[in-house]
Amino acid sequence: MTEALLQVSCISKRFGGLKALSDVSLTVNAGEIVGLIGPNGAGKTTLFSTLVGLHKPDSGTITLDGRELVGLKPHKIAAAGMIKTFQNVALFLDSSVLDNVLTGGLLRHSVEDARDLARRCLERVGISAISDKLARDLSFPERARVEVARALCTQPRVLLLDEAMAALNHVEMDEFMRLLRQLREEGLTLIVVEHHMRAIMSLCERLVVLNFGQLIATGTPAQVSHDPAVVQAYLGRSAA
Ligand SMILES: Nc1ncnc2c1ncn2[C@@H]1O[C@H](COP(=O)(O)OP(=O)(O)OP(=O)(O)O)[C@@H](O)[C@H]1O
Repeated sequence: MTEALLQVSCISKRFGGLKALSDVSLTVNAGEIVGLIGPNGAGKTTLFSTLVGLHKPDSGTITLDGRELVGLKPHKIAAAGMIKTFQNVALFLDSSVLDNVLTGGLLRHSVEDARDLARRCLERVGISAISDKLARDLSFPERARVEVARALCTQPRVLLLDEAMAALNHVEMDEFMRLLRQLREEGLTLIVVEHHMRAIMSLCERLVVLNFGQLIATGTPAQVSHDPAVVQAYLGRSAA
């Protein structure tokens, strides 16, 4: 039996005259991996940023396990259990991997406890061996894992991944997706924005599609890929 963990109801967000999100509603169940897709400018990053409190919606509600999140600052939303990784991985380049990851733990813990937690998170994502390496010396796959480890260090229930696989080749992507499935097995709920369709189709059991700020389809990857509105949204943009 699945359980609704995240409930987004009628979220709208304007930037001046541009309606970046129009009445977007969606439900994410505990333990799901949901893919959020849509053409460039569809509103995916805006929705993620709104979910974690970086933007305040003009209207609508967002509840996590029944708790209203709209109006809370990002660190409060992180403490409530939802965190996002960033599109352009933003690490402290002159700090070690361990120090980067432990910053996530400072939300709830002392430095010492955050360091212990960070070590466990590094182990969880399979990069304990590079804990002393400087962030500036990391490969792209290592960076992607460090970013996930740092997010895990906030002890989230819902992890939002914004194009975490953008710089990875196919083999690296497959390894990274194995990690995401493993995290889901461990109880994490994931929402993934990704432009690599092959990855998103194999990783996610459900997709949500945005176009011009509106939710135009939701369903299994097979359902969504045959949805005329989705086909039109992608073909229309590429034709343009
Ligand atoms: N801070 C902002 N100020 C003004 N307009 C913005 C701002 N952020 C996003 N937009 C606009 O809102 C719309 C949605 O942008 P958003 O970045 O959310 O789309 P996206 O689906 O994530 O696109 P991409 O796939 O290219 O990353 C776009 O038209 C964008 O130009």
